[in-house]
Amino acid sequence: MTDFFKYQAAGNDYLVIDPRHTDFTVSPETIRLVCDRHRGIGADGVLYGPLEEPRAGAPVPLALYNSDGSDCGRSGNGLRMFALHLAAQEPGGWADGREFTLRTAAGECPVRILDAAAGRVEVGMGRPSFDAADLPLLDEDDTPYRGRAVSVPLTVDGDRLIVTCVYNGNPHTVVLVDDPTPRLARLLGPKIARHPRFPQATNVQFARMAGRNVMELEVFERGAGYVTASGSSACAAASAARELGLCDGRVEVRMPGGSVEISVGADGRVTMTGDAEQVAVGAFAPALRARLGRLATATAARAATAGAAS
Ligand SMILES: N[C@@H](CCC[C@H](N)C(=O)O)C(=O)O
Repeated sequence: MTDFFKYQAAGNDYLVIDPRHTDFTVSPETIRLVCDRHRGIGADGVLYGPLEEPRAGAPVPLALYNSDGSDCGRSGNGLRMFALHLAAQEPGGWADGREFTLRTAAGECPVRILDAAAGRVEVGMGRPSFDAADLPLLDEDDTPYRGRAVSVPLTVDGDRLIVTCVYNGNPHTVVLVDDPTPRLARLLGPKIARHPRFPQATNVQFARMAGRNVMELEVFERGAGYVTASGSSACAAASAARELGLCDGRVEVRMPGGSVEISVGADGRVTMTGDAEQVAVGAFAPALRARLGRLATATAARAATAGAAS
């Protein structure tokens, strides 16, 4: 039995768990355990799918989870990994130029495998929204913030920051800073991510334009913490920079783990291009499988009790 396929993109790592190969049961507890870097396999999240047997021309559904077990609407890096996984599963192996559509809880994303050997994939990430209601973002008096959340003041620990919020399948909050560092992201990231003005939390990006079309980026993700790269974060930060007139339509986004190319069309539609690679294929050892089984049984019992009570 192959229980998992592990992929990474610029150091952002995901487990692909393909129900066609394993009897793994999804629950917040089992996701947390497999993502645990000490007790499990270790990853920033899980890509679970395909949820239906892929059919020619039909979008391929998958579910995404963060390492803390929460749902993740969309992952830019994860979609590139999942596209490579599907291509590698095809009889005959990888297929350059192959185009198909992935469907997540946040909608459909067209993907194109540009260079299978290099793991280079292009993903259509759609048109983001700057509407505060989509994040959602609250005003200082706890009522819904009205309108576009572009260059909004946000007070964190007594300091007034200016942030731009972007929803592209996930909520993102972009802060322009002079010096984005991992230290800053680890320190300020969690305070913004769980700020009371973001009732559903937010991913946080610290960005600096290093040139007209080059951005340096540090990311703190809700649900996964500090990461060395994030695809949807790179898209959100590039969209914010475009909106603020700080770049043209194509931006190289450099993160500590690696770079992605983002293009923002005249209509705001975003396309991301970057690499990903498979790093491991494996099976759960008996002890881990047994713990996962116990967690799955506890989840099923809880669901049955809740069902009986309702
Ligand atoms: N790593 C991802 C983004 C993950 C999304 C996030 N943690 C959320 O729940 O919003 C990427 O590469 O895009």
